[in-house]
Amino acid sequence: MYYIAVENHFDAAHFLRGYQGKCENLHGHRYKVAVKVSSATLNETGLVIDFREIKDALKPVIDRFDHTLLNDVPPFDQINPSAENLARTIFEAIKPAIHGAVLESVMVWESPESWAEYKPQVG
Ligand SMILES: Nc1nc2c(c(=O)[nH]1)N=C([C@H](O)[C@H](O)COP(=O)(O)OP(=O)(O)OP(=O)(O)O)CN2
Ligand SMILES: [Zn+2]
Repeated sequence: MYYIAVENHFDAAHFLRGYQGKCENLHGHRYKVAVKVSSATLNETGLVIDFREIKDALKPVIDRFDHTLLNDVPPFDQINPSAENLARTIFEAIKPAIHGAVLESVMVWESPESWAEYKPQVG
């Protein structure tokens, strides 16, 4: 298998509803996002798919969240803007734009030490 990944980042504020502790208060992160794509074979150019295809899929999603209060931006007006929910939301948003390879997972870092990954269950 071949695996490729593209990273991007955005800055946003959030708070966790129902959280007992400091994260119930408004605060911000520089979120890092990584999108991982795989394929068993390479195309005629020797690529899984062009990094550009992943970058183009990810950019509009990042732009929707950049410099916002995430709690005001759907779906995070309804569900908590945790790293886990961000990873799943980004995965589902970019999936229709990834063709000819498998969208494996999306990872979201809230800080250099803390990250969540969403990968759909098989079966
Ligand atoms: N499983 C998760 N746990 C937590 C999340 C999350 O998205 N998924 N998010 C938070 C908060 O957003 C918080 O900003 C991060 O909390 P925490 O690591 O406790 O705080 P710091 O980054 O300031 O790290 P310190 O080690 O306290 O300096 C909480 N948990
Ligand atoms: Zn936080």
